[in-house]
Amino acid sequence: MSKARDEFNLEDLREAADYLANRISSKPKLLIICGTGLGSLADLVENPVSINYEEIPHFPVSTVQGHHGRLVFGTLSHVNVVCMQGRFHYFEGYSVREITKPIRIMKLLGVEGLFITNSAGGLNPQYKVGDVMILKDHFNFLSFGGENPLRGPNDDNFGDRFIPTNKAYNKKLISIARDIAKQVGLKSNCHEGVYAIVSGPNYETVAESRALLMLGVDAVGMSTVPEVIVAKHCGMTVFGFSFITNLCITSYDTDHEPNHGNILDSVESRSVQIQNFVIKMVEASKDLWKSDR
Ligand SMILES: O=P(O)(O)O[C@@H]1C[C@H](O)[C@@H](CO)O1
Ligand code: HPA
Repeated sequence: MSKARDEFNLEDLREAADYLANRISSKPKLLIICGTGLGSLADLVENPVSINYEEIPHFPVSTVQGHHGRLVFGTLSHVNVVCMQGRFHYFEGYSVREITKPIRIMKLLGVEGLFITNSAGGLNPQYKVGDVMILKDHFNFLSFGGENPLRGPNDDNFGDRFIPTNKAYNKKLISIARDIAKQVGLKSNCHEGVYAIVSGPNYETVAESRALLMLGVDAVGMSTVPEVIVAKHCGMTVFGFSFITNLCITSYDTDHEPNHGNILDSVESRSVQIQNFVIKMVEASKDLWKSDR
């Protein structure tokens, strides 16, 4: 009988990590997950080695338009990095455990830091399409329904059973990002806020958007939080940002409806600034990723 996709064990993860280790010359320290439309971040990688997800044992495959489905290993600002060009979402049918499998594989490969990006709908009335929101916190609506990637027997090889998440997003990196946003011309378009994950794939109703806003959510999307939880579980340092691709609809008096095509177009308009932002973030934080801890 074939295994369910989220039935995997440490040996499977090691097999994937060993496969990758044999295909690359230097192991990465920093994992960059490219959100929808942000895959061009991987074009920045120098001396790239690309490996399609299909080639990697036990690795899931991406099914969403705007997500390529490959790892790109190489250097950025002299730091050994790996970009995930394409991530996995709950709405694709993956469990949160399966979504976060790559994080554990990367941990076994020696990764210590995670830069995570996504596209999201803006709720905070001050946000505009094309803005960037640095994540200072998140709201895990999936885990309110019991869907947490750490559910089940704890794997002590990665981390403790009970972990704090009130400091999930590294404060030093947030402070660096504030300055870098100014340097790359994003000052008036850069915010710090709370990201919430919902399951998708439908965009929110008016009532849902209004409720999220009342709960203190600044931007809403369909990803990121499971990966961040598992990254924290296995001791990684995390920095994240959202690209605001659309504004959530909080009024019944509009004909406007969000759609995935517009979302991809809006990312395109800022791709150079976002690329500069990421390059400078890696450069400014490189001492964190150079050690052999
Ligand atoms: O991978 P991210 O979170 O950037 O993707 C979001 C969720 C959906 O794939 C898509 C919705 O338009 O953007
Ligand atoms: O408005 C949105 N809602 C949920 N997820 C999203 N991802 C991009 N935009 C949105």
